[in-house]
Amino acid sequence: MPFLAADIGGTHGRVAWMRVSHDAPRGIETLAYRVFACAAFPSLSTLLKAFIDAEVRAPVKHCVLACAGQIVGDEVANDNLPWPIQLTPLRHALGLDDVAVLNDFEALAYALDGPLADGGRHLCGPDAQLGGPTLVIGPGTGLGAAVHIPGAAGGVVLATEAGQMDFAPNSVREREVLAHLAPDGGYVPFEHLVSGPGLLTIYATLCALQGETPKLATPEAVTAAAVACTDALAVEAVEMFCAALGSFTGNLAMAFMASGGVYLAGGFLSSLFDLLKRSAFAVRFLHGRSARTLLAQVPVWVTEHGQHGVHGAAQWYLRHRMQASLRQAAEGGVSA
Ligand SMILES: Nc1ncnc2c1ncn2[C@@H]1O[C@H](COP(=O)(O)OP(=O)(O)OP(=O)(O)O)[C@@H](O)[C@H]1O
Repeated sequence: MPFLAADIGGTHGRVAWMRVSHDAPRGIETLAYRVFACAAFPSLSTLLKAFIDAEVRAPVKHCVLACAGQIVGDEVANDNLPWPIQLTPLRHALGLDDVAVLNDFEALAYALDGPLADGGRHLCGPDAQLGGPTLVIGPGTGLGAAVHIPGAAGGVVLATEAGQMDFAPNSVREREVLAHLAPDGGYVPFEHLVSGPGLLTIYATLCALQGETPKLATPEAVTAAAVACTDALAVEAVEMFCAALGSFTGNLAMAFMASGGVYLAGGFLSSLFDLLKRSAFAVRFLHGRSARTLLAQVPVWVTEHGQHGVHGAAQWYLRHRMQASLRQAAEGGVSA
């Protein structure tokens, strides 16, 4: 039975047409795949319809969505998404029999025993896969994280909203940035600094602290200027971003005792790999923690986000919904 799998972030919608195939690796074959800019569409249904018209050209009955944010009943709650997502209207608009939704990093964690783990570049710690809980973390439009806990029948995946945890500064300069962002001591989540928009926020704040007018207007421009070493504050912003990502990753690795390792799978981290490797990431991953000995055994890799979200969503769908849908279809009914 073919089905649509989509990974919907704040910036990109990655969509695939897939089918169950016993000959394909992990039992699922990708028939078509495209990446869309979410902002170019007035709704999720129009984005998916554009894919169906271009690649499927036939009625689609089954769909799984991996979405950034929390799933509350029929809706996905996420301020980073360009439009609200409601499942029942989406099902009606596309004429679907079944639409299922899971968190986007939960989906990435379902790709862990496949291509996500295969393509990783080693960042720090031992370069060997150990057993135990494994984390997937990624700065993109937001800051996503999920954990895979091994066990019977493929183990368990937990979605998290860890990107919303309070940012804690680790240096005088970071304290200054935090004080600038929340002069009254209010809430600043990690996501406000450790994400694409967060990198721009760090840069703009460093400019403000320096009394300079920002010359760079996008996160991509900050990264490019840091890589080319053409702007000292862009270099400092990327260094602070990498250090804060190290703290965030170390916090989560400690909380989940992530002896299975960490995959950093953000949309743009690959372009920062060399800077990340030279940065304070590894120091801050271990910094001052009582669990240093455990954390020193935790491998960290950087991997592409790419198609892994749709692959993981497809694995989840196969495991949690497909068998039931196939049974119901055989009995002449449809699932919710
Ligand atoms: N080279 C880069 N340097 C810094 N930021 C970048 C770079 N390329 C893209 N970005 C930023 O990353 C964000 C998009 O990330 P990504 O491609 O992971 O999208 P997404 O999957 O839609 O995100 P999310 O799943 O977090 O909602 C945008 O804010 C974009 O400006």
